[in-house]
Amino acid sequence: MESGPPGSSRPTEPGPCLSSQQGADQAASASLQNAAAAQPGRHSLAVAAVLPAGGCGERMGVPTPKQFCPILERPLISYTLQALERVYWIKDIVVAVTGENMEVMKSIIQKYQHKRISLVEAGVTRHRSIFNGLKALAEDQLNCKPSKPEIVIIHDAVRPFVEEDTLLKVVTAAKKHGAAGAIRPLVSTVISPSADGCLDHSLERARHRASEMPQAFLFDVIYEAYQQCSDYDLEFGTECLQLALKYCCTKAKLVEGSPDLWKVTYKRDLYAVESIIKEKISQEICVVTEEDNKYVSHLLEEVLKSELNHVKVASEALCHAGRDLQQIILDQCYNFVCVNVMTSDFQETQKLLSMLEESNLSILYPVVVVSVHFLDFKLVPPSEKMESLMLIREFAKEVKKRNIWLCGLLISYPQDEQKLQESLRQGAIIIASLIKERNSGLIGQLLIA
Ligand SMILES: Nc1ccn([C@@H]2O[C@H](COP(=O)(O)OP(=O)(O)OP(=O)(O)O)[C@@H](O)[C@H]2O)c(=O)n1
Ligand SMILES: O=C(CO)[C@H](O)[C@H](O)COP(=O)(O)O
Repeated sequence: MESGPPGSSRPTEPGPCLSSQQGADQAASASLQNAAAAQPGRHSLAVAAVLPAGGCGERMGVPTPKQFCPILERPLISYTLQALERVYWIKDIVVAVTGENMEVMKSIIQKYQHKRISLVEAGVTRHRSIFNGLKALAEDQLNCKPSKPEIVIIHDAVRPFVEEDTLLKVVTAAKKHGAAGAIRPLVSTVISPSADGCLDHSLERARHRASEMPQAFLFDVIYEAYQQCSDYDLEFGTECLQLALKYCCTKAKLVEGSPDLWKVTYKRDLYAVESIIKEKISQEICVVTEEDNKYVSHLLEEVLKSELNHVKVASEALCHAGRDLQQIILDQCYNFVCVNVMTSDFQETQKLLSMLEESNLSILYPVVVVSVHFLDFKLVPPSEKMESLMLIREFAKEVKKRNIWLCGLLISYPQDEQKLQESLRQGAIIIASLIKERNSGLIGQLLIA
């Protein structure tokens, strides 16, 4: 078994489980640990996860296996790993990948600083890949992690939005029943065709469910089932819960899962994943400025609030070497607007960029920074300031290497109150679309409101 590199410094609680979710997740984890601790002689439940990631994604119809397809420039599998590794009570995560993709996988683990990951070689079918992962856990080699757990979670590498709450539910149910899996209501009715391509019979939709992932098992149950099962099962089977039933007489408990658990299968699913992630990281904007510019910054903040319903807009001063700003960065705000008034230089924006670069915020998601410059276009035509403003391209190129996406925005700052409101609104619309769309083609561009 090959081990991924040890993790180093990175955001403590990586998203998309953002702040609001963290409290709920911690409470859920605490209840699992309490449940485990309540048992005589036990202090915590040993839980590991196996992630089959050895498929070629035929139905996706692109040359790259879907688990390695980029979403906001990061491979899909990294989001799934992130979702599992933020659950502190999952001690080991075993990923099954093909020999061909082993190096790719290692570089993903290193680049995104994933932790507690071990790699095994995938098999030619999903069941064989899972079995390889289980064997690695069963080996229980002395002084060598991972070790045999009491409970094992099985989760597809291409289901990135699994929440701790669901993992907790399947693990708790598996502890009690031996096996458990997430289910969803069927979207379409399942019918059975006959050999001539005509309808043979149709199943009553309300009586059936779609089997999703994650699933969890007492390790000994599922390992025994895989050891007992036939080559036919390993070749053509698609349901782990069925193996536990057939070979260990273990009836799985079925747990209602969330709609986000679907398996990324077709190309359109990648677009859906991208939209969900973009929405999750666009929920907060921090407006930063010098103390002297607080008035203008406040005006922009108010307009942004009315343009972007449901988005939290906070404002922070840059000059106090930003203790509060540091906190906002730690709390994983991925969107910053730096307000500059009557200046075309980037001193303040550079201060902000340095703070962001020093943090590890942008490892997992692109951080959008909009350098806003309020200029009175009558007093100072933008063309006069173009030379200094064009420096944005150089700065943007530099910070793009750290996954910080910088754009410039000129907002007209007329004396007339009504005209000012109009240009603020135009500016807010542009900022909103830069943040929501996260279009990498606009990096280093100078926009005018
Ligand atoms: N030999 C295989 C086949 C599949 N999988 C994994 O099992 C999960 C679910 O399978 P599926 O959606 O069928 O993935 P693919 O086999 O890649 O897709 P397709 O069936 O369209 O080829 C995926 O994470 C996939 O990488 C695996 O580990 N080993
Ligand atoms: O949802 C599942 C229930 O176990 C599996 O992910 C699914 O059945 C795997 O099958 P395939 O790899 O052929 O799509």
